[in-house]
Amino acid sequence: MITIRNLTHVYPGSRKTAARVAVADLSLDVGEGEFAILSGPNGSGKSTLFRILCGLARPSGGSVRIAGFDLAREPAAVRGVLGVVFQSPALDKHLTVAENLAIQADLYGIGADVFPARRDQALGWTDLGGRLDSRVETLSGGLARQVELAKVLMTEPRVILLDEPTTGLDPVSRRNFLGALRALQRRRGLTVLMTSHVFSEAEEVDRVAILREGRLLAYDTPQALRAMIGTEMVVIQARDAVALAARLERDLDLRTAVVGDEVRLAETENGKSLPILERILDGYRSDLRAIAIKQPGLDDVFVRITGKAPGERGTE
Ligand SMILES: Nc1ncnc2c1ncn2[C@@H]1O[C@H](COP(=O)(O)OP(=O)(O)OP(=O)(O)O)[C@@H](O)[C@H]1O
Repeated sequence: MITIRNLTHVYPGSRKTAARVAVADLSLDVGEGEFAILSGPNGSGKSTLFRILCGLARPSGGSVRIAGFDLAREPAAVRGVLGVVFQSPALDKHLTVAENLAIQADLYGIGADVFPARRDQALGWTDLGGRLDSRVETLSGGLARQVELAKVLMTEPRVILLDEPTTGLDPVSRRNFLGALRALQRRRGLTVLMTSHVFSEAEEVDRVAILREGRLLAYDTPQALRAMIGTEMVVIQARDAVALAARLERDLDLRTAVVGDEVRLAETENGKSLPILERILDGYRSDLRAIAIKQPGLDDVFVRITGKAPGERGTE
């Protein structure tokens, strides 16, 4: 549904600055009805790629097809199937939810005869019931994001691009927004590509792209990405994590790290953690609150692949 081939974007330099390659020979496919996330350290090219996909920047080379239409040659056809949710709010906060949606209907030539049905469909998945006449400025951040997405849905797009849509939301609103978006995307068979630097968000999607310095370093399902590092670790919740870590290092010659009230042991190969867990249970049971073997999360994969923590600046 989204087909990117050998895409390159170079920001020209000036007398004082060198030219900068923001996207380098990048190819990527998002299949119809798939939900993909684009991640990477700061400066890895996510925003540049996003701007190209929504038609705001012309790439230096390569091609993009969306729903079969060529972005450079058939931009109007692409606009007809594409919905974009930008990071900065695109709502008039002094107007009500209903008024914002009515403006969108006007802009897109949605006639008065179909408007109520379109509006109800666009709002059906949201928690905005009863808030149609509320001014947007009186809504929580999470609800305002829902209006933003409802506005885009009014045009019945087949493909939706979202630029870090959960920025500024608290963890609960973040989870609610993404849960609702995921359910909506599945129900309506939408194709979604979203930028994000929050790895808990990537755990639930179909595919995760990891960029660094404009290059695509990995693009796969969350499960396959985790399997790439193929390791596991023992994580212990302890009454006194620091003391327990010291004893485990001294008695059992284990490498440990203390994170809050957790002792995390160094990663081992798959299957090697169980005997370690059994030894700790045998010798230290009274010191433990809980003990488990965990697969590293996507944030661990990201650090391994890019050498950066999520949100950290790449080399520029
Ligand atoms: N207008 C511009 N002129 C020159 N260089 C730019 C411009 N915009 C971005 N760049 C450079 O292009 C590279 C990619 O930047 P981009 O903003 O696309 O990355 P990003 O992954 O979106 O970063 P962030 O997460 O910080 O938004 C960086 O090296 C950046 O400095």
